[in-house]
Amino acid sequence: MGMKTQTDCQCVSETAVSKATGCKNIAELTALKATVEQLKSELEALKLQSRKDGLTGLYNHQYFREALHREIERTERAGQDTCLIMLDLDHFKQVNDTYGHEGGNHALQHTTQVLTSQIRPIDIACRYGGEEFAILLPATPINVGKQVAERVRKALSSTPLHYQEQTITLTASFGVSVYHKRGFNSIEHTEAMADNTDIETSLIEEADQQLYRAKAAGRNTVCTSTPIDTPSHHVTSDEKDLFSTLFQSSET
Ligand SMILES: Nc1nc2c(ncn2[C@@H]2O[C@H](COP(=O)(O)OP(=O)(O)OP(=O)(O)O)[C@@H](O)[C@H]2O)c(=O)[nH]1
Repeated sequence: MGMKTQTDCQCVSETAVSKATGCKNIAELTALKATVEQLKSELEALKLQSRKDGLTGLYNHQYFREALHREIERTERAGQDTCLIMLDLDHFKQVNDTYGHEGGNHALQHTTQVLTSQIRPIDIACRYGGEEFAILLPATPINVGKQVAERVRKALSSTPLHYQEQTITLTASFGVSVYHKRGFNSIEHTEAMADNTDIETSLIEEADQQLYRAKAAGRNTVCTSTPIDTPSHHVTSDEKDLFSTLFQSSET
């Protein structure tokens, strides 16, 4: 038996492919390939759509939880803090009551535009639910997270929405929390990262608590937490209160 030529090999592989796919010739095979590519890109589009909120185009709550899980893992791996900003529009019910549900929806879209104009491409902005938004800031210490929240707060309050010949001024209250590398040993790390739901929940709860403090302090305000306790430094509740007061920024 002589050596196989390139044409021989092509024929063999074409035969094998046609057996596997049922295609009779190259043209059919090419058409099948195009269909597969089309289906693949439709699947990708559907996947993306399933992660997005229909009204604002931001990532949805489900994607937010996935991203939070990933960013906590990244902090444990790379050692850089992850900040979480939660923000909630102030007196949004009044916006709906005054301008109708449609007006309220425009306000949510307007907030999205302002918010996304103030953050980096690597930051992850999500609609957490209703009129509450969450922004994940990878590789960001708490002081920078606070600055970003302040920037968004100022931009929102100084960029009114023009809707049906009316001018609507929107404000929001902000809570910021931070995840700091805890430095688990390898067994703890495997266990904690396999299911870090408790860590995620405490980070969200902390940002939410700060958000409620901001509401209680008069709204249109940013409140930040101190870094969540690390094994090397346990922050007492008195220290926490003191820091929280210092970090609280009021309306300017
Ligand atoms: N238009 C519109 N309204 C929504 C949507 N989701 C939630 N809401 C409304 O958001 C309003 C939230 O009202 P509340 O929870 O009382 O809060 P608030 O009026 O913003 O008051 P504070 O948060 O205390 O400042 C409710 O009237 C909801 O119906 C939405 O997708 N579109």
